[in-house]
Amino acid sequence: MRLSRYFLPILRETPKEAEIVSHRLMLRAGMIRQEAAGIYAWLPLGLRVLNRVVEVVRAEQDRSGAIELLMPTIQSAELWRESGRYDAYGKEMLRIRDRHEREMLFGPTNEEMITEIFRSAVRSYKDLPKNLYHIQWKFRDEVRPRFGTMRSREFLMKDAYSFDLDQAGARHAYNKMFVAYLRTFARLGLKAIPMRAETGPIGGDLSHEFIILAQTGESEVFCDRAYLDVPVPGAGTDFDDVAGLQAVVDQWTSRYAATSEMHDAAAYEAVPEAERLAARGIEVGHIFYFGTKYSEPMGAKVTGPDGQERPVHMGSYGIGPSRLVAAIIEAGHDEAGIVWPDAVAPFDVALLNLKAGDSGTDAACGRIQADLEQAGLTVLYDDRDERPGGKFATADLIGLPWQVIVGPKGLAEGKVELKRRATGARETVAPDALAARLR
Ligand SMILES: Nc1ncnc2c1ncn2[C@@H]1O[C@H](COS(=O)(=O)NC(=O)[C@@H](N)CS)[C@@H](O)[C@H]1O
Repeated sequence: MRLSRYFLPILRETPKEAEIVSHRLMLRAGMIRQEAAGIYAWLPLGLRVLNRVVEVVRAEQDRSGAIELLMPTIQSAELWRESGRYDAYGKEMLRIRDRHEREMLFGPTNEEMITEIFRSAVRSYKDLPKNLYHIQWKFRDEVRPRFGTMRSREFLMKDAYSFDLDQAGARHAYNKMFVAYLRTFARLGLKAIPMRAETGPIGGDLSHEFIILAQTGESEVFCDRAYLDVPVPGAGTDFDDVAGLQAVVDQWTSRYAATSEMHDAAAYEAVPEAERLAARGIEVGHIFYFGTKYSEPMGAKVTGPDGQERPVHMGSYGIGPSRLVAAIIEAGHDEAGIVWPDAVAPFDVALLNLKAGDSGTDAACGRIQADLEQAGLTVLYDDRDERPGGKFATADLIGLPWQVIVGPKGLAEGKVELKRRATGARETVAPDALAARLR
């Protein structure tokens, strides 16, 4: 992509309304633009990151055996009356009337709707277990949206819902999502710690939040420092191994870790002082087991092996991809701007032409862009008529993992400069050796 043809509205100044670094950098790097309180447009550079985060989330949901569908954003009120949550949900619910005066709503979550879809199709325990998920925009009329896409009113959520014959089955479904979450956040370059959590409006009696440690996190957390070194389950994890997954979950829940709402000071004191970690964190995922809370009132039941009908046991599992983009910046930035993990960077390479208009340099950049794209890399080619300092600043701000710096002097020696954004490490490379070096 040539920057001269792209749409990247970089801001020169730091917007005063942005209180945390990720909000400031997402605005300055031309990734998002606020259209209303807590409601954002995802501009091209930000959308590329959001889509790459979604791809990792989707891959790990699929690996665990979850099946993707897509439910609408607009839901009917009567569906929520069946579960009794319509009135209970409160002011966060955006309630709408359609042209026929029917009561509708912009979905804040989908437990009722997925239960309706399930009960319309499944009658027998032979069709269990199931985990159905979607990645869809939600609306929650937060009284005080802030911190950009970290706490917005319209936001993207992956929400998965599991259906099992009994609690034991539901526990395994919970464990599969628990392990899928550990893998997901690790692939996004984040260290997420599962913490016992409250169940709130979703309900149930078993819940974990996945928290990444960050100075600007809204959550206050307390945990055993040992969690920072526990290995994340590998790509070969057997998601059908009930005992194996339970062992992984036990390993990740055997030590102390809790958000302030669930904090047990006495238990925390029992952790050796040197091992205690009190920090602020960002909730990037939240999983719940809530049994028959929705299946009972909504009549989602199956005939068991004994021929008896019974309501299915359910759980729901959420991740916030639009919050994750901000959280990844909180976890990876420096004074020059964003530092993207390779897995979610909007482009792999920033190609900087230090003398745009010079035929030799232009030709060399054209060849380098073609070589790198041929090798499967994505390139943002800064071909603008702009001084080198401005190009370096833009490349550092938008945080692409690699910068390839091309100037007439270097070319005369058959070299270009390669800079690794995260470390600042520089090396000189022959242009035709770049693809092999970066692949
Ligand atoms: N206002 C918000 N802005 C951005 N992300 C949010 C917001 N509210 C929630 N999220 C993200 O969505 C995830 C799941 O939200 S939740 O309320 O905890 N869980 C649910 O809604 C359940 N239905 C899970 S399927 C959170 O962990 C967080 O990452």
